[in-house]
Amino acid sequence: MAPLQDMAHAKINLFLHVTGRREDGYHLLDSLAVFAGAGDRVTLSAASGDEDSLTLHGPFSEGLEADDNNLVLRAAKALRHEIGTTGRTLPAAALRLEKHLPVASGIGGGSADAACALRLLARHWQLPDDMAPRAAPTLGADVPVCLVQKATRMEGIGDILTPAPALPEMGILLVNPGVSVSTPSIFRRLAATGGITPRPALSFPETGWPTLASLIAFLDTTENDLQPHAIAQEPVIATVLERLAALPDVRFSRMSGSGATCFALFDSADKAMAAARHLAGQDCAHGWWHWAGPVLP
Ligand SMILES: C[C@](O)(CO)[C@H](O)COP(=O)(O)OP(=O)(O)OC[C@H]1O[C@@H](n2ccc(N)nc2=O)[C@H](O)[C@@H]1O
Ligand SMILES: Nc1ncnc2c1ncn2[C@@H]1O[C@H](COP(=O)(O)OP(=O)(O)OP(=O)(O)O)[C@@H](O)[C@H]1O
Repeated sequence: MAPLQDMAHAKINLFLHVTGRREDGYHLLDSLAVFAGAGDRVTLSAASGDEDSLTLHGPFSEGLEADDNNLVLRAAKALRHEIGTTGRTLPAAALRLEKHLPVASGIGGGSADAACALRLLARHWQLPDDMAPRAAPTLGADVPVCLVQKATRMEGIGDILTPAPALPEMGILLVNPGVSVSTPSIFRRLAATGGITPRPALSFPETGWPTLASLIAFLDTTENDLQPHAIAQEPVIATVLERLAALPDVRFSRMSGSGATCFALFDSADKAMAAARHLAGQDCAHGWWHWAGPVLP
């Protein structure tokens, strides 16, 4: 069998409202998630042994372990478990993860890897369509949306997904200042300050956003509720946001997820790439990770 390959794309929360808190401590969200061309790459080859295995490669593989805690191997285990008794007898998979996205950075890298592994394993084992979506939420709140990997409204704790209305063509620049941020610590900070901002329910336009201006007018009515808490923990995020807002042709900027990656929107991928070159020439951006290109359709 020829190896199977797929991309685990970066997830960006264009806005993120925390609307409530469940008894188990998980927060209820309302968010518009989109995916950028940036991503990790996962490859699956048939293996002869009886254990699934993982090797790590790429610029952000250092600091990650290829052990049972890695979300790629956890995805394989969760999928076998979901399948039931026959899950244990399915042929072993040799998985290869090429890590290009910074770890613990608010763009769902680990979740995207897990979702990508689920998609590949479902193909490898020729599973029915419902099997990977059943395993996804057991691996993390962001894994279901990363399985879909298309612009989506996320509600519930990230488990209620609705396809987003049509989005305009746009370019995106992602910038991470090289600090990792733990998602639980940011939710804990939010909870400690009382957390929930009361707001009227948000309605998305049924016909979508025909232009970037109309999408930005909508985003201007929203926030990322985790952003102030992430800045309080890592003040450099505020510096990133200041730099993004000052870039040529920038139309909108904000932090994604629980941080520290921030994004800026542009009329086109070319303008995003030109702004990335401009930013890379600044002293403050030394050591910052960035990626610029298209938002996936
Ligand atoms: C912030 C987001 O990235 C927005 O898309 C996600 O909500 C986080 O998704 P994730 O990293 O896959 O999160 P998980 O690994 O499931 O959860 C990590 C921790 O974050 C907190 N958490 C996560 C999701 C959620 N809806 N409410 C929470 O309170 C919980 O303390 C949880 O223990
Ligand atoms: N394949 C993986 N890639 C990245 N992190 C992984 C992976 N497997 C396990 N982890 C662990 O998961 C944690 C979260 O990493 P991840 O990169 O998904 O965070 P994130 O970008 O903040 O995600 P989110 O936007 O979903 O909150 C890290 O602390 C890391 O040690």
